[in-house]
Amino acid sequence: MTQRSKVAVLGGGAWGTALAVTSLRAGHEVSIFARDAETVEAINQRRENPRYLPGITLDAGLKATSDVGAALEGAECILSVIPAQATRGVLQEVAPLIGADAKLVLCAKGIERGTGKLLSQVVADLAPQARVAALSGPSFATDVARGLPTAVTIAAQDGELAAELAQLLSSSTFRCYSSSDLTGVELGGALKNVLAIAAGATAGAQLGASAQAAMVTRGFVELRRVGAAFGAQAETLMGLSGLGDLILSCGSEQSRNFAYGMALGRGENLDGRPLAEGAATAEIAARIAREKGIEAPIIAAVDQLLKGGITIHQAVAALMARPLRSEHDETQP
Ligand SMILES: NC(=O)c1ccc[n+]([C@@H]2O[C@H](COP(=O)([O-])OP(=O)(O)OC[C@H]3O[C@@H](n4cnc5c(N)ncnc54)[C@H](O)[C@@H]3O)[C@@H](O)[C@H]2O)c1
Ligand SMILES: O=P(O)(O)OC[C@H](O)CO
Repeated sequence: MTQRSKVAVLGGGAWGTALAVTSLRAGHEVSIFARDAETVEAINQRRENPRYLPGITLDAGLKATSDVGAALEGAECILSVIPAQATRGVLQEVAPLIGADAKLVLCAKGIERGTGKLLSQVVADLAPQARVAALSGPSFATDVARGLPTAVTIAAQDGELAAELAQLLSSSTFRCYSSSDLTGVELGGALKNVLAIAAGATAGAQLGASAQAAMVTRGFVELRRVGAAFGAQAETLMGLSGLGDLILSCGSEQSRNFAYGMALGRGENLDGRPLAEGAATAEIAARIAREKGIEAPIIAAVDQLLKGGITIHQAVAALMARPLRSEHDETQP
C-alpha cells in the first residue's frame, strides 16, 4: 500500500462519492466538498448519498463538508468531480486555495461549451500552479462504489506525476494505469459521451443491434480523427479511456448518456433527466470538427438531433446516403 495522504474531492455527486470511497479504500484520509447540506449530512451521519447513489452503504470514515476550504486544507491530491460545464465556476472560487504542489486530478468528461477548451486548459487559465492530471476510463460510479473491479487511466503531461497518482489511487478493485497523453485521455472521455448518445438513440428508435454496432464503430473512427487532429496518441484512444469507455457507455442503459440517447430515439421529453455530459459536449465537438475540416457526420448528427433539427430516422437516412468509400481510405486528418 502507498503512503497515507489527504485526498479532497470536489463534488458530492455519484462519481465524486464513488471516487471518495475508492480513495478511502486505497488507504487515504478523504474529505468531500458537496455544496448541498443534505448530501453532507447523509454522508456524515448515515453513510449514504441517497440522491446520487441510492441504495449503497458507504464505507465508514468518509467525511463530507460544504466548506470547500476545510475540504482542501492539507490535501496533497484534489479530485475535481464537478460536471464539465461547471468546472470553471468552481475552480474560479477554489484556485486561490490550491497550493503550488497540489496534484489536481480532473475526473469530469467533457469539453467546455463556450470556449472549446479541454478541462486541463481551463485549469491552465485559472490555477496554473496546479500539477494537473486527468482520470478516465470505463467506470460506472455505482460499480466502483460497490467495490466491483475496474481499470482506468490517469494521465498527466508529466509521466512521473501520472505514475505517482496511479500508485496513490489504486486499490485491489480500482486499477489505475498511467499515461503521459493528457489530451488523448481527456478527449476520449469527452467524445465517448457524444457517441453514447448516438448509440442510445439508435437503440431507442429500435433500429437493431447491427445498426448500433455500426454506429459505435464509425463513431470511433470520428473520435480517432478528432483525437489525431489534437495530437492524441492512437494507442491512448484504443485504450481504457477511449475504446474501453466507449464499449461501456455505448452498450449499457446504466450509462446516463446512452439512456439519454434512448429517450431521444424514442421521442421522449428530455427535461429533468440525470446529467448527460455528451448533450453539452455535442455542439462544441461538432463545431470543432467543422472548423478543423474533420469529417465527423455522427457527431454532427447528434448535435442536430439534440437541437431538434432532425429526427433519428432522418439522421440515419442521411448517414446511409453518404458517398460510398473504402473503409480505411482516411484522407481525413
Ligand atoms: N457517474 C458516473 O458513473 C461517472 C463515471 C465517470 C465519470 N463521470 C463524470 O464525472 C462528472 C460528474 O458526474 P457525476 O456522476 O458525479 O454527476 P452527478 O450529477 O451525480 O453529480 C454532480 C455533482 O456536482 C455538483 N455540482 C454541480 N455544479 C456544481 C457547482 N457549481 N458547484 C459545486 N458543486 C456542483 C452537484 O451538486 C453534484 O453533487 C461528469 O463529468 C461525468 O461524466 C461520471
Ligand atoms: O453514465 P455516463 O454515461 O455519464 O457514463 C459514466 C462513465 O463515464 C462511464 O465510464
